[in-house]
Amino acid sequence: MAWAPEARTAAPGPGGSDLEVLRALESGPRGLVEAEADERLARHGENTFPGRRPASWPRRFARSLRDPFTAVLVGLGLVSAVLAAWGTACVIAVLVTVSCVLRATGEHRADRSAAALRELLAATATVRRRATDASPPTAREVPVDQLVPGDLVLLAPGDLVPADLRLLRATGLTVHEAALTGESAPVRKSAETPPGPDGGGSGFDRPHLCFQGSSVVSGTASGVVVATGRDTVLSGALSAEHGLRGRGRRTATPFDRSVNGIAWTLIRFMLLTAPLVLIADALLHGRGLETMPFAVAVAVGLTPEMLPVIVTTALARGAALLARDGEVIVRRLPALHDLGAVDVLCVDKTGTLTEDRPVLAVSEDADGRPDPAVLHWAAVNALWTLHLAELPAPDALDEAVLDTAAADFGTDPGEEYEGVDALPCGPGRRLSTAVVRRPGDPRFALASTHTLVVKGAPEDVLDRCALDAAERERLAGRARALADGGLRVLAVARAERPARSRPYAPGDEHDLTFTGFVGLSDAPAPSAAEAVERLARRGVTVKVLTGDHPGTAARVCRELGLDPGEVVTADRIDTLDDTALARLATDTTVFARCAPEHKARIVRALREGGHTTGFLGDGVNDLAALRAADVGVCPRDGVDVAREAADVVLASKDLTALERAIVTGRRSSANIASYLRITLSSNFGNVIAMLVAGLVLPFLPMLPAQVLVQNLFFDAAQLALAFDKPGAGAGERPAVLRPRALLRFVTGFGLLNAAADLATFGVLALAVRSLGGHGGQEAFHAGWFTENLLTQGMVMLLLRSGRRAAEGRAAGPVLPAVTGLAVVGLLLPLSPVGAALSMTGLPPVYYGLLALVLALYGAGLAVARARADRQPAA
Ligand SMILES: Nc1ncnc2c1ncn2[C@@H]1O[C@H](COP(=O)(O)OP(=O)(O)OP(=O)(O)O)[C@@H](O)[C@H]1O
Repeated sequence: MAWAPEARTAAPGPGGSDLEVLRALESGPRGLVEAEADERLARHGENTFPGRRPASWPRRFARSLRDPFTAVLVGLGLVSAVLAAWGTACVIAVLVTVSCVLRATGEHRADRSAAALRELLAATATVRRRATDASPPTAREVPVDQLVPGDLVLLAPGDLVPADLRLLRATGLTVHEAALTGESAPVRKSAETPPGPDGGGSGFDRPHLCFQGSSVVSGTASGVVVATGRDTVLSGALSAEHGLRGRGRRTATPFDRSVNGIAWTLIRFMLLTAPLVLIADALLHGRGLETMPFAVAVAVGLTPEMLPVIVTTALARGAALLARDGEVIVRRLPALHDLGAVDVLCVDKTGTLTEDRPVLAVSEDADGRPDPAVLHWAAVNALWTLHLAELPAPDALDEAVLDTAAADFGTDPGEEYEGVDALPCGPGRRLSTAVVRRPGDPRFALASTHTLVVKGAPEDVLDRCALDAAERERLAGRARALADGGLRVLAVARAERPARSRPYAPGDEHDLTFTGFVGLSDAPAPSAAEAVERLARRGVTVKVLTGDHPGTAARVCRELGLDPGEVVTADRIDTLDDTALARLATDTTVFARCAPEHKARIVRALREGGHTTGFLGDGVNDLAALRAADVGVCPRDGVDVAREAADVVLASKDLTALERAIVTGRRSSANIASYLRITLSSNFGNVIAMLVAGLVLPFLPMLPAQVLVQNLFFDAAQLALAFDKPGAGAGERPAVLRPRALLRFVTGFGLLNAAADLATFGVLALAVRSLGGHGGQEAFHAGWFTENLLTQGMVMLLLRSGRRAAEGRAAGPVLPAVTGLAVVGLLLPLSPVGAALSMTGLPPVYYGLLALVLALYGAGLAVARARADRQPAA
């Protein structure tokens, strides 16, 4: 269905003057009164983001039915029903229901805790409101869901646009609308209403409207809310099934590649099993479709149908453990698995490796002499960019400059000027310019002059200074020397220009006069050195991707015990194609002077080079890399868009917390791997044994209902694996599930299992001969049922990644589960349920023989496991 955004943006019409718009919304330039806002909230409802509404139970249930394993089970159930094999159909129905209920409740629980965690991360918006009619307006943070039409909202870089807004004022505002339009380049917005009844266009291209779901790339603005909640353009887009464009994340995540990859291989294998059984039986025994229920049961027996449940439970449990102490919040469950697989972690420098509390250390002129005037001009720049660009808060560098200047000069330097214009720093822009004039100064009055005060990265500022090549090189050398000493270096320059009313643009930053350098020291974060070392021990290589000077970055790395090697700067990256960059990225530890696109390219190159790559960053300039990484990590106080793009949110930018999260991810993955190894080895062995027995015996080795009932008990017991305590080794290496290694493991152990099963046949065949007739078959079935559940219990104990007896710890929930399984295996065939399933007990002597088979099997398993442990893990 064609859908036009202009149809949604409710009153007032997008055209009209600011006052008309505000009046139509019964608001004003001083903002709403709190009581009025409350009343509007009751009338319009909460401003919830459309994607956030929780799924209903029927939907959740339907979603779990869509899972491929469940779909296959349902298909097999239908085949059984068509063939009137009601017993098989009923047991499959029970299996499907149990797995759907477990899955839906697991997901419900996971969603509920994710929602609780989101509360912790609840996005806020800055609004201008008044306590009463008479009070002055104040800017304050309110939760985004409390916004109402008529609210005045202030926007700054990194903000998510919280509702649909009509801009009232904008300075250098560009927004990213990819989520709505798929357009990846930022779009310029302005407060001026273009002429025309519809506000100068239709759809998203009207420059004075900003839509919920877009994000601020640069600049600042204020605007009035024209639509919230279900009335926003984004809601309209979703309800018209227009979908969100450009939201699609990375292609295949490590989770998709490993767990889902294995699942699909198994499904194909399973779908082959049933026809194979049918063909073999038809050829050898001349049986026809009557073997179908047995073939179906064998295929079901092979299915690791609990995989989705185990995966959700193991990951949700890991995420809950991390959230318990409020340190780490996992926003997308599979990201916990991916975190465990990370072998390269890219981090920015500032605030991750350093404290981001810079302190002014140097203020010197062009000749390297201490000169307070340089600090003075740096402070003028900081003060007026802050005021004129209406930045919500100064960045840490500006704050340090302002604080030191205020302390040294006694007053706030810069207040003696009037601000004219400002061009702040932004993603990819490493300098800022404030244009000021001195009021009342006869020299500057009418003939007036504007002073451009520029400060920023030395390379960028020196490029814009009127200097000869030798002098520029000399000054760049001095900046390098300061940076090599570990300082963050800013160059300061000025220019006098005739006054003008036209706004200033980056093109005006030329022919500047060099003023001097300021250098700031930023101490390494206290826990960073230890965290880097611990990550290295756990097989995670840390790489630094920074916007800062190569010298500063190298020095910080050395202080943390991280060998920086040869630092690569962004201009070199620009000369490389993707293949060459992938090679270089693997061998490089520090990339400096990176703009956002460089950070993203490096991350992509590392992924293409076969690394599972995490990225930790908190700013607008980290956004592209957060999206490009396998796992994006952001601290809680990062900008809205970075938090929204991240898969994992940290309470603070603390690498040690991330290291703990990685270990938790590996433990969850270890439990998933345990399940796969155990269930597949056991199922594979059983299927081989059943096929052989089916071909040799004149009767079915197990009735379909018996196969399915024992499957049900095995499944239930295996749930314990999701709660297992993995062994100490589980957190040591990146946890990657390699399908080939898994297949090798499963084949080996499956054959061992089949051997035990066949030995059991031998024993049972003796029993059948001694008992004879129908009773013999029933005893055979009972014997095999018992042996199967007991071997499955043994496999669970001996093949799990969990702590084993040798590690001297309690086995967690697995031991009770295995005990339960053994009790069912021994007692069920002797009970009335056993009789209903056509089973009778064996003479005691055969139990003795079975015990012998089991003991031999257990010994074989233990030896094979010890050998497998010496090889690379599956
Ligand atoms: N307030 C500022 N005024 C002038 N120049 C600045 C300011 N903030 C940053 N810069 C310049 O831009 C460069 C890049 O800054 P950016 O924020 O991209 O990275 P960073 O903070 O240095 O490092 P990281 O990427 O590790 O967080 C800085 O090294 C500095 O030279």
